[in-house]
Amino acid sequence: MDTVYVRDLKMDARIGIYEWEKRIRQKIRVDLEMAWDNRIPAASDDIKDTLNYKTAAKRVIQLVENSHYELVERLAETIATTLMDDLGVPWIRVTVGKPGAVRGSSEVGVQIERGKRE
Ligand SMILES: Nc1nc2c(c(=O)[nH]1)N=C([C@H](O)[C@@H](O)CO)CN2
Repeated sequence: MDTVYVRDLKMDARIGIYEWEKRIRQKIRVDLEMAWDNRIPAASDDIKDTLNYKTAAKRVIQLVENSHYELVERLAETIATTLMDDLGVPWIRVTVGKPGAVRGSSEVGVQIERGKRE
């Protein structure tokens, strides 16, 4: 299976386990890798046959803008479930990173894979 990807999607999120984190927005970074058969849109040259990476990115931005998450795990899971359900993605790898959350590290976070990559 081919992939469609979104790299380094940067947003300001309300995320974290501490009280002070619930009152502010912090930088997060999201990478998406999504399985898709790209031979079909390649043959038709039609956006309707694609997994539209702009649609996927906008959906992630909506999920981040509208909620508070305690854990990066919860946000990553929500992104995976939503994109699989809404866009018919059969397999997804989601990375959610919090740059600057841990002193001395450039970024901390999680990476998950859900679904089947045929
Ligand atoms: N595995 C995780 N560890 C931690 C998380 C998390 O979401 N997943 N969150 C925090 C705090 O919110 C931290 O980012 C504040 O500096 C700590 N560990």
